[in-house]
Amino acid sequence: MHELIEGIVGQRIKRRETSSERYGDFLDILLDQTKECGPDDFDREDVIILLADLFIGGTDTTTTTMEWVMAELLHNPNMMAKAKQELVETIGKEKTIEEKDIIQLPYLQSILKETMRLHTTAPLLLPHKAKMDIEICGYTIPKDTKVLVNAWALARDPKYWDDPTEFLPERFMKLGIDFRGTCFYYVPFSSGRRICPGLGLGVRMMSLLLASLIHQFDWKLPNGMAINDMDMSDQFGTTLQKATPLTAIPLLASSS
Ligand code: HEM
Repeated sequence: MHELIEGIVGQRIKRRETSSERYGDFLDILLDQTKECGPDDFDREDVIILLADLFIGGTDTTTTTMEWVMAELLHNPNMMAKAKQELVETIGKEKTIEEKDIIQLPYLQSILKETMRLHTTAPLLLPHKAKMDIEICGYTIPKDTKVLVNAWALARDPKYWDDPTEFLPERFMKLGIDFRGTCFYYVPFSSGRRICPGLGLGVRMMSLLLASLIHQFDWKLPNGMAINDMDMSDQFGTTLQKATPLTAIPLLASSS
């Protein structure tokens, strides 16, 4: 990964040396910053590490979530049908979905939120370290302790959630909870100043992809598999993977 990104950054630096033309993309902005900040503060190696961080942080998380959301919709055909109906009623059948349409799709957004509750993508978020001795809720956390937040358990705590192990997107239609980590029992992107910096991009990207997959295609399970035969169990890790990868067949959505 490092080598691949190093190559791309190297090529761009060379190009910038021979031409004043700029793409104006994220890489150009970062390279402009290296000029402004100077090599002691932000240099080429920092750009490479930052880009690698974004790739690592942004790939497994989004693909795992997309796999879970599609698995849940195939497992619950009535919800798939309801999401499709919302799309057709709001956008129409022929139009291609755009990012600006997502805000008009509360049920689709609720499906994504519920997926990230029941299948918390990063179950223990990322490890943090206490910078000083601190007391939280009567517990002393000594300086340098590694702290893990069990976001998975919070998202299934029956104190906060009715039927916590059920996939019920409707609950989010009433709750008004968003992804920004202000509700401490729903923190799929973490919370506070170390909240995932890819939150906005990730949610927009996944919503658009999900809406397009539902709008453009009808989906079925392979080889006549019944929904009850789907393995919906998970496999613990930095991200919560589906134990059995999802296989699904897209068919061009019927025009009737
Ligand atoms: C389903 C999508 C995603 C989920 C669930 C997710 C979740 C998280 C979580 C829980 C953290 C740890 C925050 C903490 O330290 O407490 C994190 C950090 C991070 N995420 Fe995401 N993320 C997602 C998408 C993305 C995307 C699309 C990007 C970038 C393109 C990204 C980039 C990062 C980076 C760079 C960090 C480390 C930030 C730091 O060190 O402070 N993530 N993410």
